[in-house]
Amino acid sequence: MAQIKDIIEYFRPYWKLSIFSIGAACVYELIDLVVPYAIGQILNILSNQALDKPLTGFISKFASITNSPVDKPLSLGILLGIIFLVTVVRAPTQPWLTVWFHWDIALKSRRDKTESAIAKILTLPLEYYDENNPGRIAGRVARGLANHTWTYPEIAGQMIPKLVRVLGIFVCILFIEWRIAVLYLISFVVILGLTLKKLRQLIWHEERLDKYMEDTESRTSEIISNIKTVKAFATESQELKRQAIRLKREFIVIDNRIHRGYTKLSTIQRTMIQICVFVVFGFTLAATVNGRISLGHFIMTYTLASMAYAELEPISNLAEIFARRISSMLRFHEFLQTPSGVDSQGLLEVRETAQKPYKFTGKVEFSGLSFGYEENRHVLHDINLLIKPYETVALVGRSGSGKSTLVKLLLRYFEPNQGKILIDGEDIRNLDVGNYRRRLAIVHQEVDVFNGTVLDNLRYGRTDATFAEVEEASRISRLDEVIRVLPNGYYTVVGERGVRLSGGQRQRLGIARALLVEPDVLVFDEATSSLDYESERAIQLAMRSLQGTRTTIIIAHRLSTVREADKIVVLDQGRIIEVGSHEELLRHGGIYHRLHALQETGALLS
Ligand SMILES: Nc1ncnc2c1ncn2[C@@H]1O[C@H](COP(=O)(O)OP(=O)(O)OP(=O)(O)O)[C@@H](O)[C@H]1O
Repeated sequence: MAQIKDIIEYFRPYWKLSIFSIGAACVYELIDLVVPYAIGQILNILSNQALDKPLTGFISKFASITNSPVDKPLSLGILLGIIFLVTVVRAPTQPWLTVWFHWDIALKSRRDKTESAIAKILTLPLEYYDENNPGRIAGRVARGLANHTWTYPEIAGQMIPKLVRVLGIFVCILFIEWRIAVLYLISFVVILGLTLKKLRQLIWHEERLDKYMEDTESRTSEIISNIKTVKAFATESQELKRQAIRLKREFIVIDNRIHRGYTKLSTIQRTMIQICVFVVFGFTLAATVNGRISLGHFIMTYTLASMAYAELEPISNLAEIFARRISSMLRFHEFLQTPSGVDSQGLLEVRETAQKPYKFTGKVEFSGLSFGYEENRHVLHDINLLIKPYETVALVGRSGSGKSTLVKLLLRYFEPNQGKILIDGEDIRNLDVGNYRRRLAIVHQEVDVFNGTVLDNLRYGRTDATFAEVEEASRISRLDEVIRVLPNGYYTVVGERGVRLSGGQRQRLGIARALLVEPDVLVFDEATSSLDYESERAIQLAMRSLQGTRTTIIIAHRLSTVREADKIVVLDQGRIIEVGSHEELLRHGGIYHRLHALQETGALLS
């Protein structure tokens, strides 16, 4: 659970700079108080009343140093000089010693924490992405970062210095008339206490609103990514209606609870402030009439008190803004505190500094392996399988039989509950995960294409691959046929803002990309989507030319691919039920035989 201290920690790397700039801002706020003091003293001079002792001492000292008489013009000149110093001279220095640093710290922290958020996104376990869609994650991160960035200058640059100024005013008034000071203090405590109490309630509503907003964003993001399905089912009006209900729910909280709450708070504050200003005025006037304080002190006390009460509204406004932002900031920290995946250690190390690359023959052994995504619900049971180096092994079985899960475990996205996976006789848990994964390559059903050229996409796993290597990989995967017809060949921009590649073309790109990293184990998750005959044939030919060059595991959905595999492993309900070559399994007359017969009649395998 994230706490306020996490928000403070966010800016911790710059604490020295922070103390300096907050200190400077406080000094400027206090210096400001000299003006009403000086004006009060000028009034005393003009009305022939006595000046304050410390000021009289200062004027005499100044007169003796400069050899001038202590008279009205000198005193007025000195006071004018003081006013000049604290107003005109300070003006050009203040922005550089305060505002500059407040924003500098906020922006530097934003840069650092954006990097932390990206690192977190890269190391979160896969299941996190099953539960949270990109819209929800992106919304949470963006709001969290923006709110931290705005909050720092407001709190460090305004709220804290303003509170110090209010305290400074209290001390000044205390020196003049303690009764007024006590009155002033009580009213401040009451108004601020009331504000904080009300804000606590409002924070609760803000938290609710934040969750509602995430839900709406999450659904919007789903609509965008599933737009084809939305259109195909013509559910636009249904989606709009659902989102409208969510927006209405948000609006009720923001308008009826939050907005109304802040307006009520502001009404109470303003009324109380004006009452306080009036009462202080009355008290100060009474003290002046009774001769307890001079005319200069009357003006000074009233001006200072008005200045202080004038600060109350901005202070509570800042507290209000902070309250509005706090829940999204805390949610950002909760995101950063989400435990990274079991496989995350060392993943972010720069390749150059990582250990020496591994090299395997490609012998893979699953030994007594059991696994479940949830406790007590195993989806793989006691898997024992040996894959020899350079062997091509096909995993077949009905949908949900555990084929993909077995591969996820091989890639160490998850840890088995029982048993182990060995590569060249070494338990994969003992290996550096990044280094290990670099020796494996997987071609997913849906090949991800990044915005960039075909060449950039091909070199994604190995940026230093030579052009000749790229061409060779493209030849094997039959991608070269695709590239020949693209407008700029390898330099054609594909992805988000480029040419759209078809499913089959993407698969070929995926195979070439995987081949370029020269993996010791290649995993191919065959596309279930119906590829056109030509693409399917091209991919099959590519697979055939790879046979015997490296260990290859194919999650097969079509038995045509499986036929040529050295070994076919049939999974059913998380158990291996048959292993053998195509002919052996057909002769065996088991489930594979049945699946084969089904496919021969045109039925789908999975
Ligand atoms: N992230 C997950 N969380 C919980 N259960 C999951 C998760 N992924 C898969 N499963 C479950 O694990 C079982 C095996 O799924 P798996 O994806 O490995 O099957 P598969 O044989 O690859 O299926 P398909 O051929 O349809 O891709 C299924 O019951 C599935 O519901």
